[in-house]
Amino acid sequence: MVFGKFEQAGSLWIMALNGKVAVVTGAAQGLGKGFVEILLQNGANVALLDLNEKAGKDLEENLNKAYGADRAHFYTADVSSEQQFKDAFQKVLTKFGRVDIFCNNAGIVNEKNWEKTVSINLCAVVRGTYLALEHMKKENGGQGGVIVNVASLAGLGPLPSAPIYTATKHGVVGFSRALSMASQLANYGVRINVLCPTFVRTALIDTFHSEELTGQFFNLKTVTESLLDKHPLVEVEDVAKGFLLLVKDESLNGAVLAVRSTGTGIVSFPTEIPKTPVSL
Ligand SMILES: NC(=O)C1=CN([C@@H]2O[C@H](COP(=O)(O)OP(=O)(O)OC[C@H]3O[C@@H](n4cnc5c(N)ncnc54)[C@H](O)[C@@H]3O)[C@@H](O)[C@H]2O)C=CC1
Ligand SMILES: CCCCCC(=O)CC\C=C/C=C/C=C/[C@@H](O)[C@@H](O)CCCC(=O)O
Repeated sequence: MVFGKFEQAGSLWIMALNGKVAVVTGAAQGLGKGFVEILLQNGANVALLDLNEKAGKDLEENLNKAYGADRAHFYTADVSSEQQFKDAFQKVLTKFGRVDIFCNNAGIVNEKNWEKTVSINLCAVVRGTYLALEHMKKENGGQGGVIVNVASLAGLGPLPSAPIYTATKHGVVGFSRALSMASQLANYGVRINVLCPTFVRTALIDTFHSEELTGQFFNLKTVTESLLDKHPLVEVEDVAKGFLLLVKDESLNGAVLAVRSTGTGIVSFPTEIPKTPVSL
């Protein structure tokens, strides 16, 4: 995995966000809240989806006080429920009339209830991506747009204390990269990019201290701690800047952006994976 130093290359194509409408899942706290704030700061209106109704409503009120009335609207939705996700998306379209930016951010760590983790971290990302694509793609009369799916560094390499989490994040990377190519080939007019943050200072980071959530891999806590030494924590704001780049830079489709304490860079995937020959 080559980790290219990513200079903020001046791109000719930068999307202006004024008047644009964004949807962020898992928006009530953590990274999702950071993405919502940077979108509002850059002129977009934002729909926040989360299953935490109290946190979402409180945040909606605070954001509209800070950025102007009616800029942010919260919708309660469990993204693992197809019906709730579809209903919320329909309410967003009814309220705003369009969606230009969609961020599938909601995610959990639960190695015990691994089906729940797959349902939220991968199935719901596919569901949200397809909901957005159906609305955005030009062959359906859409205006085009951009989808940012949130994976993790664990989408680029294994996190031994969380193999299911690792699998879901690898899935998000692979799905998004393949769909970005399909979108280009089919001329959907929709860019699909992936964000791969390292450890970020949010509530999720405490998961690996929880035996309830890491299950049989709780005994690998020290492995995660050593990975934390190698990959120091970053702040939500650092990741939000990378998110904004994936949204605004219209030259980026199929980009996988890694955000680490040592810097932010676009991952370059080898066209052929290096192999060690074996004799059969
Ligand atoms: N914190 C970290 O170190 C890293 C986090 N990520 C990813 O970033 C994303 C956000 O994580 P954080 O902000 O750190 O976590 P967080 O736990 O602080 O926030 C997650 C938000 O998603 C919501 N959520 C959870 N399940 C949901 C569901 N079924 N439907 C709707 N909303 C749901 C929660 O209510 C919460 O508001 C996740 O996909 C996570 O895997 C990626 C790399 C590192
Ligand atoms: C259990 C807590 C999960 C917290 C949420 C996360 O997503 C944290 C993941 C952050 C780091 C994962 C590190 C994985 C490291 C190795 O697999 C390494 O090979 C990754 C390679 C990617 C790179 O070039 O840095």
